[in-house]
Amino acid sequence: AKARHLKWEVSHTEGVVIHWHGVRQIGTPWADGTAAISQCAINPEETFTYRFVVDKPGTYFYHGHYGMQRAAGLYGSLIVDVADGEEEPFKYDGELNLLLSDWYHESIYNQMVGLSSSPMRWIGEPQSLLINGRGQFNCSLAAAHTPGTKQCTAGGNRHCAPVILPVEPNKTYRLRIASTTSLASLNLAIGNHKLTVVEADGNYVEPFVVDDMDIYSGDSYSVLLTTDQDPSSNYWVSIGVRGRAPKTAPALALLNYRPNRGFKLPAIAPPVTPAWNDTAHSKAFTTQIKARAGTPPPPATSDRRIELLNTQNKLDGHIKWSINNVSMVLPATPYLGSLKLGLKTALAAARPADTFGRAYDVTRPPHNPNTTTGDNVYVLRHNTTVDVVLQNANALQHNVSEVHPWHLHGHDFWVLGYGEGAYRGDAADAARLNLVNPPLRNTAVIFPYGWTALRFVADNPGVWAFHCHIEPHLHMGMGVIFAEAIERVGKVPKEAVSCGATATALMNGDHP
Ligand SMILES: O=C1O[C@H]([C@@H](O)CO)C(O)=C1O
Repeated sequence: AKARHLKWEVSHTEGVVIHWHGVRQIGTPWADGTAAISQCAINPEETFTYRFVVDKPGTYFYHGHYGMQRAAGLYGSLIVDVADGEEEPFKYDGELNLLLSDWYHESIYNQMVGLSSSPMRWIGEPQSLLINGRGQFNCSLAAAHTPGTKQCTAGGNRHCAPVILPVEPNKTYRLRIASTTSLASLNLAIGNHKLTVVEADGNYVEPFVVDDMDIYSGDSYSVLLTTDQDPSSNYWVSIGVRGRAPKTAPALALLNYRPNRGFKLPAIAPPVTPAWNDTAHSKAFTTQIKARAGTPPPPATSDRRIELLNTQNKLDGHIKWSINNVSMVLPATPYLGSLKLGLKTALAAARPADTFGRAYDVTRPPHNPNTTTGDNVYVLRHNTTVDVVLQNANALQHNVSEVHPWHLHGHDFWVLGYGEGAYRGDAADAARLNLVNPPLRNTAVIFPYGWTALRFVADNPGVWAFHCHIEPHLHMGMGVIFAEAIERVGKVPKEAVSCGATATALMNGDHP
């Protein structure tokens, strides 16, 4: 009862916005749902209507993009079906939907205070992983296979009850899988079953078969699964933590071969997630993803290359994440309105750098850990082709380099390639790029101490966030903004600009 009362209080003092993750918002940048970037927060008793075209079928999700509201549970699946008369390039008999997340017992308000404190108090690892909002805590559904754990009562206890995925034997199912975790990188496997990957982030990929797959926060996939195993048994679906030393037990769901009972516990043990630091396993999966034949290839050359060095740094004793040594802070007045109106207060005098010094040693903690803050706004010209190289590096602690999944708003990008160590931009690096069939995606990971190269065409006027999808890392400044062809943005709905300096402008008759 207390918790419910708290939520009620909060709802009267806090704004909200919803981001439609993976929907490009072509021509509707004000509907992208990013507070301080694309629109004013929707305050209590205000209404904002998100009206946009779902331009492409696929597996997406939606979530809050105000403070850390996503991590508080503000998310859901968003599935766009093919248009009438069109067909998917693969066949299946049924569809199952899995939205993966992680769960903390500490409220996001406490988490945010801790992250912004000096010394910084890190959020730690999640208490549970969730599949469609359900997970286990302090007990295991497969205790028989997990020494030292007590058995959750599968059917009786609501909090422990696994998701049941009903299937008929000898059919093919499309599993739609997306991850909206606050922190955890995940690996998913289904006992005895192979998975054929066919879609990533709303784009078809060349089908390939795996036993397990990595899923980073912000990723979405479709996989095909054929129910060709012993039909007298059910099977475990398991997700476990990758990339960070796990302190969170795997979450389990049940693949229920009908007509077995839904809660009939599988005879075989749940699949075991690869070792958290088996990066080679992750790279083997990720680099197998190629665009399906017929996907438009990238332009052969680019007009601009933006190199973004990812580092953990310090600011007056606070720990931050910085891009080219500048930690992003968001403005009081959202950019879309302030830039469209050309408000002098919208941007600082200096634009962020397109490169970091080649002398930077990515294998060691920053030589000078002191960082500054800034707007990190890159101004892009209409229809130019932009390359982004995301460079990973050592964090503050020796021998630590973390995984970061970067998500771009307003676009898909081609993932041209991955490399180890420092990007040099030389012939050897160029040789690592795939210009033939790179996958189109909206989220791409940087591996520890490595780099990832992306290409996109700036063909969607608007102001778009590009950031690490780990919620606390974004909060700590790990992002940049692309302000793209602002002069071509159409008339912004009043509700999106009725705050801050653009509200003052509106009252004076100046509508962005
Ligand atoms: O941003 C982070 O901070 C902690 C740690 O580096 C400092 O406590 C951690 O694991 C992060 O990912």
